Amino acid sequence: MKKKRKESEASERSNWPEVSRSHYSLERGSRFNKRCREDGVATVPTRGASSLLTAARGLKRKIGCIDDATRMGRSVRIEDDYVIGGSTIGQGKFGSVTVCRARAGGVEYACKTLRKGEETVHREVEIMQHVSGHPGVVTLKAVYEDAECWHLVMELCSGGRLVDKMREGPCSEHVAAGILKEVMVVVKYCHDMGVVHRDIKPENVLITGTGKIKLADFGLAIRICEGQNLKGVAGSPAYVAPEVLLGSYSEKVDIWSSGVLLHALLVGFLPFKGDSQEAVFEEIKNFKLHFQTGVWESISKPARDLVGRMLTRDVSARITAEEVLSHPWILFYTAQTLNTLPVKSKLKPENAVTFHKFVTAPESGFGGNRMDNCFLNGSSSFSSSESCNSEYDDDCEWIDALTTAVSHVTISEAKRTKLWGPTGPIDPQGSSNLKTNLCKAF
Ligand SMILES: Nc1ncnc2c1ncn2[C@@H]1O[C@H](COP(=O)(O)OP(=O)(O)OP(=O)(O)O)[C@@H](O)[C@H]1O
Repeated sequence: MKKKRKESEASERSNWPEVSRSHYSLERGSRFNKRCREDGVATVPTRGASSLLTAARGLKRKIGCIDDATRMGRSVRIEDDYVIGGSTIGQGKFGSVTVCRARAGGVEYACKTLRKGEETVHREVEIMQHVSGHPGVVTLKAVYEDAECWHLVMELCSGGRLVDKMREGPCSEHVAAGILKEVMVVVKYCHDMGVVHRDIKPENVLITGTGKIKLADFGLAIRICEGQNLKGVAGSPAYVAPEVLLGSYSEKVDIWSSGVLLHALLVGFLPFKGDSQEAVFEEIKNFKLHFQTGVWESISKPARDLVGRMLTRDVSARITAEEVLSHPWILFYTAQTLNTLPVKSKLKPENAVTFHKFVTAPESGFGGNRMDNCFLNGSSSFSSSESCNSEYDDDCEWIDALTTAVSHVTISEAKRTKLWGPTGPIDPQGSSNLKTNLCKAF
């Protein structure tokens, strides 16, 4: 399916400047930048710019408009700047990723070498330049070209891939919330920048040497304007959103894929499976997920609620990245978020007090992975979703309760059924069928 990206951007590339094929000097760069500005080509919006880029600001930008430091061209060889040929750390469909070392300074980087002929590299580079700089995105350092290949020099994520950690089994809700939050912060940033990643999956979530999470592989990423419908099937089978299979979609596909990721983080297996790609697609389109029984009984209702809201087939009802970040389950487990996100509630004060007592007194029942023993009675005004309306009506009150509570309390560490840090499982109990169920990219 990745081959689709080749076709889908052929028309876009015809507008691209010839400059991308030859060495791009700084002088030409500034001339080119000027021309880009005169052409009305969009510049990078300031961090936090709200919502998707509008068409008026220009959708497509040309390589070289964004980052003069990123070289495209053949007059400077990668060997001049880097010692290449280090160990192979990844193998993708379009080439390999190896470790290289900067001749100046000796810092190690990841070098993704893409064979020519798969010209999607232009868009990958352009979008990486566009979103580089965010701490949750793998930074693109430089790009080189030789007769056979493109070489993308990126920051090295030496901690491996999230998918490899996930093979150890489901993680605690605390860890899952932390991971999802990190991913969603980047997804929100990409969406704010008018970029849809289209391939969110644990294989593309990398971990740095210090345990930070970085989103990688923008090979399928695409620009989007507000209100625009994207066409062209792209993604990885198990993670692809149903509307992609139906042929018209938006940035919300990243929320669905992240929901699949959250599902796997919490229970250790993917929600949609099958013996063939067609079978998986059939499940994605029609299979009704239930979160009440089996493995889900040990998962808190707030966590189930969030998965349900992310894996909602009705795109307009599916929550946004911003709403995921504001979800009480995320707020509860990621203390830092409390300082940055507004918390609204219509909860009665007495309920908040009750909850407060409960959270700060874990011995009264807040044990294991569960947060649902502390649900309160009372009215709720939380927005509707498939999951909340149909499955958790009785318990929607907890969301308001939790929302208010997290704004008041210092969160005590929940007891975990399993600890799972960035360097691997601390407590290797539990099993996973992820290994057999994870699908490869199309
Ligand atoms: N910056 C990096 N640091 C460390 N490892 C990396 C880095 N970038 C990529 N890798 C490794 O290389 C693998 C392939 O990279 P990437 O996903 O970008 O290539 P791809 O050809 O698009 O792959 P795929 O076919 O899986 O989509 C990753 O799964 C990861 O293991």
